[in-house]
Amino acid sequence: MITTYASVPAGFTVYSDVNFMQFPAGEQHFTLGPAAQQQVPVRVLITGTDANDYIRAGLWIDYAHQHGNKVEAVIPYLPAARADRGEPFGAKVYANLINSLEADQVTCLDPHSPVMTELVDNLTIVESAGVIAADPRIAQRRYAGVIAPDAGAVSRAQKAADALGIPLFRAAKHRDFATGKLSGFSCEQLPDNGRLLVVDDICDGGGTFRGLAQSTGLGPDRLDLWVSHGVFSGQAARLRENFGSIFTTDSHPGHQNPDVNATILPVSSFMF
Ligand SMILES: O=P(O)(O)OC[C@H]1O[C@H](OP(=O)(O)OP(=O)(O)O)[C@H](O)[C@@H]1O
Repeated sequence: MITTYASVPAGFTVYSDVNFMQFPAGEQHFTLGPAAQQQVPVRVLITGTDANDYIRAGLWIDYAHQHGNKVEAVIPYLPAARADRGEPFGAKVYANLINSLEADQVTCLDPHSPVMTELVDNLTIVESAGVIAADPRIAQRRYAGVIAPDAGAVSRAQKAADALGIPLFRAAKHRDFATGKLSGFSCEQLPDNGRLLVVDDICDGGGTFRGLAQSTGLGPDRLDLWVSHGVFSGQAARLRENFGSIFTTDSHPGHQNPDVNATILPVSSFMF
C-alpha cells in the first residue's frame, strides 16, 4: 500500500490529491486532483511488499523532484531483509529497488538485517525499544521481564528491556536456513510470577513464538508478544493459544489478520 503526503500553505500535512492508475498496457501512472496545485509533496509511505507500490512511489518522487521538492520515503518494513545471504540475494535486489526511487531520505522501522541497511542509501532507522516503552498499553502492564526469542533478537530485546527498566531473559532457537524449518528451543530460567513480553522484529507464521512459548511451559496468562512487523501468515492465528496480547504495527498488510486480532500501533503515530 502507498500513501502520499503533502504540506499546504496553512502549515498542515495532508494526503496528497493524487489518483494512481494503470495504463491499458499495464504501466503505473497517476493524475493530480485540483488540490494538488496548492500542495507541496513531502513524504510517501510504503507498507508491505507490492513491487507496483515502489513504481508508484518512484513516479511520485520524480514528480516532486521536477517541482524542486524533497521527499522522504517511509518504508517501515524493508522487504527481503531476511534474505540477507545466499542465493538469490534478495536484500540486494530490494535495496536496489528502494534506491531507484531516488528518495531524499528513507526511514525504516526495526530492520531485520544490518546487511540490508548497509545497502539502502540515505537510510534512517527507527528502533522498536522507544516505541514499545512509549506505548501506554505496554508500559502500564508492568512486565516482569522481556524475553528475546533467539540470538538475533537479543540486541533489540535488550534495548526494550532497558527502556522498560526490567530484566532480559534469553531464549535460543535453531532454524535450517535452506528449508526454513525450526528445530529446538530453550530459554533461561524465568521468574515464577508476573507477565513477560516476548520482543522480536517479525512474526511470519509464528512458529518461533509458539515454539518458544511451549518451551517455557507458560500460557497466555503469563506471555504477551511484541513484533514490529506483523506478517501473520499460515498458522499465525494459533499464537492465540500461547499469548494473551499481541502487539504490532501496520508496517505490513498481514497485521490485519482477523484471527490473530493483534493490537495495532500505526507507524504514522511515531514515524512522522
Ligand atoms: O514467525 P516465524 O515464521 O517463526 O518467523 C519469525 C522469525 O523469523 C525471523 O528470524 P529468522 O529466523 O529469519 O532469522 P535469522 O536471520 O536469524 O535466520 C524473525 O526475526 C523471527 O525471529
